[in-house]
Amino acid sequence: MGSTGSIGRQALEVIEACGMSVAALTANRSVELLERQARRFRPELTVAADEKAASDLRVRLADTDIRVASGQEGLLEAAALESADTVLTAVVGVAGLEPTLCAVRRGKRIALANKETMVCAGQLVMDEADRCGAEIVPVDSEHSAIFQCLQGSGDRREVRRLILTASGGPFYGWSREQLREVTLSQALKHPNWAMGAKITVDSATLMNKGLEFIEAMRLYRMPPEKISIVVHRESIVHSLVEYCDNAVLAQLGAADMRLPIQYALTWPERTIGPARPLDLLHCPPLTFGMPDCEAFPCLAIAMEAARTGGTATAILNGANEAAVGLFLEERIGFMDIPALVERAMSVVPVVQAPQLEQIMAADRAARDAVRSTAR
Ligand SMILES: NC(=O)C1=CN([C@@H]2O[C@H](COP(=O)(O)OP(=O)(O)OC[C@H]3O[C@@H](n4cnc5c(N)ncnc54)[C@H](OP(=O)(O)O)[C@@H]3O)[C@@H](O)[C@H]2O)C=CC1
Ligand SMILES: CC(=O)[C@@H](O)[C@H](O)COP(=O)(O)O
Ligand SMILES: [Mn+2]
Repeated sequence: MGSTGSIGRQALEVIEACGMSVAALTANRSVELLERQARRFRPELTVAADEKAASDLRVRLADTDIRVASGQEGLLEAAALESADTVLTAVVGVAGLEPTLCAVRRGKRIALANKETMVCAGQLVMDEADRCGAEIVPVDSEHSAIFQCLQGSGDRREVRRLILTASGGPFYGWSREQLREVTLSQALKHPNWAMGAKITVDSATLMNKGLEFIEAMRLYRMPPEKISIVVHRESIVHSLVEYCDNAVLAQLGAADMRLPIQYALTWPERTIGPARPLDLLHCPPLTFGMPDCEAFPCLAIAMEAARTGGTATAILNGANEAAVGLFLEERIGFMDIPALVERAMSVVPVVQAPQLEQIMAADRAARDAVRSTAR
């Protein structure tokens, strides 16, 4: 799901290289690429969430036997498809939540890239996964690294701490004053990774690390005090696990998402695939430092939402999606993102132990709060 995006396109490279087959492909509006992917991978179903795009796709694929569906209904149909054993969720944003939950309820393996799902509804998704026997295998590079470092450890009490690495983004070392002048094109230049626009901006504000902090809490059922963040500019050590005997295990690799994507699809096995190898003799020195929460307030705001729990993390995420959307349209400045998120957090009430409807309501209220403040 999200086959036309950065993760989706790389997933199809992995799928082709590993000789796997595709049951369904979904996108929002990118019908030209979706048509090309459908002709190459021959899924039984393609979905364009956007209705007009789906009408166009129906015409484009009229000479094939590939079914075309649309809207939220189509996404849910793809997520539940009988012939699929695994659903790779690479839709961006909270739009991925309901399809992910639907696949979880069908007991599928979820190769989870869509971190916003875990941020908004991680508790609910994990509980449903336990109930329905669904495996959730992370694709996000840090969480995949932790997942790999946890292999062979059956008892979570052995783990003292998860250590998430952060690149620091394009503005590492900048002051708040300098950050006020950041332009969209500067924010879209990640130092190490080529990714979709939304996550690239999140990396620049450090909100990405805040979302990943919450994602790690939910995926590994860890309290916030057992998760640390270190800045690692080189993005070679993808994250680490510290055990109670002081052993620290890390996963290293090139900055290439095809490896975590592949591992989520093949786990517990490893196979030869298209990811670039890591050449230790040509690596830069590996450095580690502290994140600057004063200059990058998004990280502290996200960690506060993590500690509050309930719908606080859905409010955080909804406000951030709305604010990043406005920044991408060049309607607000870079430092308006944390300000708008913080304001939404202060005006939208938090509900504890929420159901899906309450999570979605919190998401809508947070977006409204951002739009009405930014107007
Ligand atoms: N890119 C990366 O390296 C990494 C990404 N992630 C996470 O993976 C997810 C995907 O990121 P990325 O691939 O960068 O994002 P992109 O923006 O590149 O791709 C997003 C995909 O989702 C589809 N989409 C967008 N909106 C909707 C919607 N409302 N309904 C259905 N489909 C929709 C897009 O379709 P269309 O093309 O038609 O717009 C596209 O296929 C995010 O949650 C991100 O945080 C995590 C780690 C690394
Ligand atoms: C590739 C990946 O997983 C991204 O989430 C990446 O980690 C972004 O890097 P930073 O947020 O550390 O800049
Ligand atoms: Mn990541």
